Amino acid sequence: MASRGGGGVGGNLSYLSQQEAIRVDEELMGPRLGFSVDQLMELAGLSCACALAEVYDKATHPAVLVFCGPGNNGGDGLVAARHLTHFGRDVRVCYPKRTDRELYKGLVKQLESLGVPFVEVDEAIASLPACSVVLDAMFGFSFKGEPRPPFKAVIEELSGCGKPIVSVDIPSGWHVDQEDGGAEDLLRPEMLISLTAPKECARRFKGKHHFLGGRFVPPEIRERFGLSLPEFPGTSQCVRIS
Ligand SMILES: NC(=O)C1=CN([C@@H]2O[C@H](COP(=O)(O)OP(=O)(O)OC[C@H]3O[C@@H](n4cnc5c(N)ncnc54)[C@H](OP(=O)(O)O)[C@@H]3O)[C@@H](O)[C@H]2O)[C@@H](O)CC1
Ligand SMILES: [K+]
Repeated sequence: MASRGGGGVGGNLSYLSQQEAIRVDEELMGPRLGFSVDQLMELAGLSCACALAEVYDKATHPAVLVFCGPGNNGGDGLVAARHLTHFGRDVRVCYPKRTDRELYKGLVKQLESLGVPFVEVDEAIASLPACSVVLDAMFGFSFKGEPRPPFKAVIEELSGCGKPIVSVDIPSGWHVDQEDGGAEDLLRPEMLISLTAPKECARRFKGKHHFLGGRFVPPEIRERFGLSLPEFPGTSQCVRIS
């Protein structure tokens, strides 16, 4: 059962531990509910693109630099990069640790066919002054330990870059279950988009914008995990938490 307290929804918002987040993921993609990872990633990435676009206007924030990690958080970033391109943003992607899975190869091909540039870490860091907003899709709820290269250097650079950072699901480098601040919190995103439900570490998020995305959680999962979450308005893919 997810823990509650603080945040929106009348101060009764639910937070998932790392183990609970993994269990929710398994349930969604298990035989009872039948989702595929492609489906969930598409909806998660779309919700991140929508939330970013809602907060950071195209006129003032035209250039988006997306950092993608090796797992599904990175996959969400690749999907979001495609939707942001369709929304008219000037997108660049830094994806230094690629996987060989067909899903990821397809996501890369889709971006390449749209003319989205893929840049190495050095080039991405050098291009930070010219970008308007950074999308952090490096690590999500499976992150453990301390960030390893090349992401360690990226997180260090981003921490002092002065650009607004939008984190997908977890601010990269933060330990998922740690409620109170730790020395590892190098990244201070201005915006966090929690997917499915906020994770425990989101209790210490102090940025300006906290959104919920991933509009795919069926009532069965909400009930099983005791999730208290804000309702998505109308047809929106995201909802503001705070
Ligand atoms: N149901 C949902 O809510 C949905 C969730 N979705 C998304 O999936 C995300 C979870 O994805 P995930 O499980 O693939 O893990 P994620 O966090 O991306 O990273 C794992 C990778 O990072 C690596 N790695 C780990 N620690 C490291 C370190 N210290 N330093 C360096 N590397 C490190 C690790 O490598 P390994 O340690 O195994 O070698 C592995 O390659 C979730 O947060 C959400 O964004 C949606 O797509 C769909 C629906
Ligand atoms: K992230």
